[in-house]
Amino acid sequence: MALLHAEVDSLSLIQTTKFPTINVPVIDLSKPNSKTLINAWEDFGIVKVINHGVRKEVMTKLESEALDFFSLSVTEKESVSDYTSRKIGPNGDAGWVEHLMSCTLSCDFLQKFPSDLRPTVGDYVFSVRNLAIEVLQLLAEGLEMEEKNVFSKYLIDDNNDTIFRINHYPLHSDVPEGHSLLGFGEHTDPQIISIIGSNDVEGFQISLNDGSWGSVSSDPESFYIIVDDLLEVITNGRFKSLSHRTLANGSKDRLSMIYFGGPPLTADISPLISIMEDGEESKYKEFTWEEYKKAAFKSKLTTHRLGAFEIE
Ligand SMILES: O=C(O)CCC(=O)C(=O)O
Ligand SMILES: [Fe+2]
Repeated sequence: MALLHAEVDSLSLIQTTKFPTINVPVIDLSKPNSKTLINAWEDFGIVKVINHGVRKEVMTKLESEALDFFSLSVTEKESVSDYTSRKIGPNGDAGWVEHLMSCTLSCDFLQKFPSDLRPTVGDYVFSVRNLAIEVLQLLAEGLEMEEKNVFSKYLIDDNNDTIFRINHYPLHSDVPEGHSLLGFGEHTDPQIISIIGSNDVEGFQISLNDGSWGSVSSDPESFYIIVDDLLEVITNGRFKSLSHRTLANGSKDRLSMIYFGGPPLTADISPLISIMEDGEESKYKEFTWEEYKKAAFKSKLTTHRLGAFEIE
C-alpha cells in the first residue's frame, strides 16, 4: 500500500473491489405503475425514477453551477453561511465531503445559497418537490388509500420542513489503488423521502438485507427516491428506512443534489390507521416531527434513531 498522507490516514479507507451493483427497480412516470413502486420500496427501500418531468437543462445547469462553486477557494466558499466542509451534523461526524445545505419552503432558503446558484436551485427544488408529491400520490393509489394526498399532504403544506443539500466529494490524490474514502457514513435520512440526483460519478451504496453493501449506479438523467424514517413510521414498518452511505473514490469528484421531504414541525407522526390490517398494532410511539428532528440531530449519524420511538 502506498504511503498515506496524514489526512487520508485519519479518514476511513474502504476496499472497493467487492461490492455488487444493485439492480434498482425503475418506475417510468410517463406510465406510472404503483405496484413497482411498492415492491421496490418493500424489497430495497429505493426506486429509480425516469421520465420524471424535471427538465434536463435544470439538472445539468445546477450540476455545472455547483461544481463551479465548489471549485472556488476555501475562503470564498467559507464566506457562504450554509457551506460546510468535512463535518456532517453537529455531533462530530466527519467525512470526505463538503456541502451546501438549507431548509427550503418554510424559510428564505435561496438567500442561504451563493447568489450565482439561486435561480437554478429555485427551479430545481420547485420541480423536485412536484416529483415528490407525484410519487407519494402514486403510493397512495397503490395502497388503495381513500385520500390521494394522505402521504403528500406533508409536503404540500406551506409550512413543510424540507431541506435541500448539495454534496461534493472532492478529488483526493492520496487514495491507494482499490480503495475509497468514506464520504458520508452509514445512516438513514430522518424525513419522509429523499430524492437523490447526481453527476455521473458513482459512490452511493445501500445496505442490503444481509447487512452487506451494494453499489447503486450513477445516472445523471434519473433520480433515486429512498424511504426515510418518517415513511417507515407512517406505514407502520411496511417500508423500512433505507440505510445508506457514500464513498468518495478520490479520482473523480461526485456531486449529489438531495431534496429531503419533511413535514411541518408541528405535524403529528404516527402509523396511519387506514394502512394497518384489522388488529394490527402500532409499532411506534406518537411524536411530532419537531421532537423527532431534535432527537435525530442530537444523535450520531450511525445511531438507529427510530429505536427510541419503537414500541417494545
Ligand atoms: O451524496 C450522496 O450520495 C448521498 C448523501 C446522503 O446520504 C445525504 O446527504 O443524506
Ligand atoms: Fe442520506
